[in-house]
Amino acid sequence: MTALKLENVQKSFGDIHVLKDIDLEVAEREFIVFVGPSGCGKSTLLRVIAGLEDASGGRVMIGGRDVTRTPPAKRGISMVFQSYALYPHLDVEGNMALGLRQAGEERKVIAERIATAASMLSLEPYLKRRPAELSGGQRQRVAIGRAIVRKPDLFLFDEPLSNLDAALRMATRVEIARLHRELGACMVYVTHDQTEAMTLADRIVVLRDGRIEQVGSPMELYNDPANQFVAGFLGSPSMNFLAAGPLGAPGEVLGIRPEHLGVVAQGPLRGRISHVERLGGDTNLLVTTPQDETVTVRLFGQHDHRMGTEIALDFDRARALSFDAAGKRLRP
Ligand SMILES: Nc1ncnc2c1ncn2[C@@H]1O[C@H](COP(=O)(O)OP(=O)(O)OP(=O)(O)O)[C@@H](O)[C@H]1O
Repeated sequence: MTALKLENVQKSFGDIHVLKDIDLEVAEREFIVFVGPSGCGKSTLLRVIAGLEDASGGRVMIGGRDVTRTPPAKRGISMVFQSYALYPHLDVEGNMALGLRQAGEERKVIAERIATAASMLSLEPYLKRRPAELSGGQRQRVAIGRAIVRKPDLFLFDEPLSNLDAALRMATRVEIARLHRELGACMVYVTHDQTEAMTLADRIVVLRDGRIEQVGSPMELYNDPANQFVAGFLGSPSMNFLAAGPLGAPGEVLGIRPEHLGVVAQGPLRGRISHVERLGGDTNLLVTTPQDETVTVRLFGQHDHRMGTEIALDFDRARALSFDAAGKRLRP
């Protein structure tokens, strides 16, 4: 069954048309991630699904039910925000219980659900603490716990990890992936962090300027992007885009991922190393060509390349992509 269906969804704020012709079907148990540059409409789309914003046109269906005009509390969703949105005067237990109490759920059921969620999220030692007495990571776990106890048909996450430091972000990311497996629920997740998108998503929806550019599994989008925008958006460091010159037809752009380039004695590309990033596990070289293009090369492991050195590069032709001048993918 379809957990979520968006049909021709539109959203305008006054004259500004923020979401344009959004069509999407999400299956039960699917983890869907919306990505795209700042201002592309990711959060607005999530808020339209939640009912926190009204769609200006189109339909929102959750679990086969048309909820386009249904208030948020009656949509069968739970939302987790970047800001946690916890009640400061309530302890952890109180924060998790509130929604259920308001819905008139029995005490025993509430206690059971809180115990289960607290165990899943290792929150048992903190149930009597208030949000101010918790770390950022613990607060976010409480916000996730509050979403879980409601047993929603659909979980919505709006950049839930953005306020956490890098190590905690990774730990919580792994935890969210585990919760998704254990709960078997449908999750829709907004992020601008492409690592989160790549590691969590069953399918990624790439948005640009209020429209869907491409929908696919992380590896489909990475290996077979429909256009230069998607190719450049996923991958870190980003794909190199070079004027194809002698390597292709006039006007064509060649897309080469940094890990598909290598340093050779003689090769089709030459340049001077303008910067070296030593990451321990990887070494990134920034190479400036005579045409003043910068090429990023990602080498596995540690290398003693020096800034200012002239080097030659070769690349895996089978994995290079071609685009026309408008950024459309050219397929052989
Ligand atoms: N209440 C509002 N009134 C007017 N314009 C709005 C409103 N909310 C959002 N917008 C505009 O809609 C566009 C999309 O905003 P949205 O927050 O959905 O983007 P986003 O992709 O989530 O960006 P970010 O990654 O920066 O959070 C932006 O141009 C924003 O200025």
